[in-house]
Amino acid sequence: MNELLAPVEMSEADRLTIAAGTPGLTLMENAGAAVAEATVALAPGQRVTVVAGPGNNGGDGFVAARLLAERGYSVKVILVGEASRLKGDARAAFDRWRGPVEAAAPEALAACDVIVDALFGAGLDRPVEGLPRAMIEAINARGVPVVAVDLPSGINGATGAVMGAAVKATRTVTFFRRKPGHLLLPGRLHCGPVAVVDIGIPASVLASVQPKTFANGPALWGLHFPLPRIEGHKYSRGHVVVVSGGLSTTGAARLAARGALRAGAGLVTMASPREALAINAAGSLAVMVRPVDGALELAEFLTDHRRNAVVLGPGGGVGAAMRDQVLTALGSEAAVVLDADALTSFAGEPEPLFAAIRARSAAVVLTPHEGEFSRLFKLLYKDLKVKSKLEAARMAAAASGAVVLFKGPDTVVAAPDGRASVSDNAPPYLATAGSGDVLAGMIAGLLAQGQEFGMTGFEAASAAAWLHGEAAAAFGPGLIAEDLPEALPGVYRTLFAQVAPPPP
Ligand SMILES: NC(=O)C1=CN([C@@H]2O[C@H](COP(=O)(O)OP(=O)(O)OC[C@H]3O[C@@H](n4cnc5c(N)ncnc54)[C@H](O)[C@@H]3O)[C@@H](O)[C@H]2O)[C@@H](O)CC1
Ligand SMILES: Nc1ncnc2c1ncn2[C@@H]1O[C@H](COP(=O)(O)OP(=O)(O)O)[C@@H](O)[C@H]1O
Ligand SMILES: [K+]
Repeated sequence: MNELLAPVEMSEADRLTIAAGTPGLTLMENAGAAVAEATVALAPGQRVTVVAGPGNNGGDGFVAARLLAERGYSVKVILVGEASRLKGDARAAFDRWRGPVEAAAPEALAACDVIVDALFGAGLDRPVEGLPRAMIEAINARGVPVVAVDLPSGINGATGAVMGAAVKATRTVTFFRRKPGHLLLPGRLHCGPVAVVDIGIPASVLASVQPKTFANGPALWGLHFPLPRIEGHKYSRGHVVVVSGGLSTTGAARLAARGALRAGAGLVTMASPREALAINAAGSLAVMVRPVDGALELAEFLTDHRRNAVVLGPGGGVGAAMRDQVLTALGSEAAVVLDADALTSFAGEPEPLFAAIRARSAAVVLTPHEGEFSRLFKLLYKDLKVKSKLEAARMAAAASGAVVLFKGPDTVVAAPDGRASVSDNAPPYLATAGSGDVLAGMIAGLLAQGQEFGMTGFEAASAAAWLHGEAAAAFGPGLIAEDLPEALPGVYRTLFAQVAPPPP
C-alpha cells in the first residue's frame, strides 16, 4: 500500500481494471459510496452541498449526493459546468441523481452544514481561474467541514502544487493508492487526514503500472533493514568515519557520530584535525577519535577497508580543502554521505563531484536542504522547468549519479534509477540546528551495517529519514538535535518487532 500513483499512473490503473471487466461506473459507485461514508462519519448537520465539476470527479460527487439523500440528508448539487456536456460515467451518475441541481455561484453555498468537494481531481490540468476559482475561494471562506473527493480541488496530484487556488479540506477520500500530491507540500496541508479506499481496482494492476514513487516507511526498506544478529560482532556491524571540522566547529561532526552509533554502526571514529583532537576526545566516550589532517591523511586512513562508511561536510568548512577530502573519500571503497559544507564546496562547479560519483560503485548519498540543493543543482533548476520537489530530486539524482535526500517537511529521497520516496512523518520541531547532522550520521550508520543485508543507498537514506522523523515525534516538542540519537532506541524497539522475520 506504499505506492504513490501520479494521475497518469492512476488512470492507467483505472483503464486496466475496466479492460479486465469491471465497469467504470462500478468504480465510480464505489468511490461515491466511500465519500458518502466519510461525510456521514464527519457527523455534520443535515444539509449537504456537493460541488461537482465537469469530469469524473464530479461523477463521484453525484453518486455521493444520491447515497446521502437516500440516507435522509438534505442534499443539493452545485454543478460547475454545463449538464449537457457531461459524458460517460459522470453522465450516467448525473442521470441517477434526482435531487436539486443549482448553477454554480459562490452564494449558492450559503445554507449548508458540510461541503463535498467534487470539483476537480486527477484531471486538473491547468491553473484554476474564473468561476471554478471563485467556487474554491467560496468553499474555503464558508467555514464548514469539507470532504474532498480524491484530491482537494486545485491541488496537482503529481506535484502537490496549488494550481492558482485550492480547497482546504477537512478530510480527503482517495482511491486505491495515495498520490504524491497528498504528501508533498503544499498539497498535504490542504488534505486533512487522507483515507485510502478500495473501489475494486486489484493490486495486480501495479505489475503493469510499475510505480516508482513510494510513501516512506518500513514497507519500503524493512526487508533489508540491518537487524542485529546473534552471531554478529561489532566489526560485522560496520565502521563509520565522521570527518570533523576544525577547533571551533566540531559539534556538527560529533552529532553525526552519535547518530551513526545510535543507528547501530558497530564502531564510529571521528577523523579529527590535530588542533581539535583534544576537544573531540573530551566530548566522546564510545566514539573513537583519531588524528587525520587533510586529504592525504584521509586517503591513508581509508585504506583500511573495514572503515566502510564516511560522513563529510557537517562543520567541515567550505573550500578547496573540503573538495579534496570529498574527492579522496569518493576514491575509496567506502559508502559516502555528503552533507552541508561538502555540498556547498561544489556549488557553481559540481561536475568534478558528479564525475567522481559516477566513477565508483559504492553508495553515495547527498543530503541537501533547499539552500544547498539550489546551490549545487543551480543549472538544473535554471535550465529545466522543474515542477515539484519530487521531480527536482529525481533530476538531481540522475544528474549526479548519487542518491539525493532533499530535506524538509516532505523529504524526498531519489535514486538515479528513478525510484523515489516521500516522507510525511517529520514533525515541524525537527527544524532545529544540528538535526541534519544527526541524519547524515544515521544514514552512514545504516550504510555501514547494511551491505550484507542488501540495503542500498536509496533504502538506507529512506530508512534514516523515516527513523529521524519517528525519533523526533517520539521525543516530542522542545526537541534539540542532541535528543534525536537518544530517542532512536525507542523507535528501534517498535521497528525491530515489526520487521524481524518470524521465528522458524
Ligand atoms: N473510471 C475512472 O477513471 C475513475 C475515476 N474516478 C474519479 O475521476 C477523477 C478523474 O476524472 P477526470 O479524469 O474526468 O478528471 P476531473 O474530473 O478531475 O477533471 C477533469 C475535467 O475538469 C476540466 N478541468 C481540468 N482542469 C481545469 C481547470 N483548471 N479549470 C477548469 N476546468 C478544468 C477538464 O477539462 C475536464 O473536463 C478522479 O479524481 C476520481 O475522483 C473515480 O470515479 C474512480 C474511477
Ligand atoms: N518544517 C519542517 N518539518 C519537519 N522537518 C523539517 C522541517 N524543516 C526542516 N526539517 C528537517 O530538519 C532537518 C534539518 O536539517 P538541516 O537543514 O541540515 O539542519 P542543520 O544543518 O542545522 O543540521 C532535516 O532533516 C529536515 O528534513
Ligand atoms: K476534489
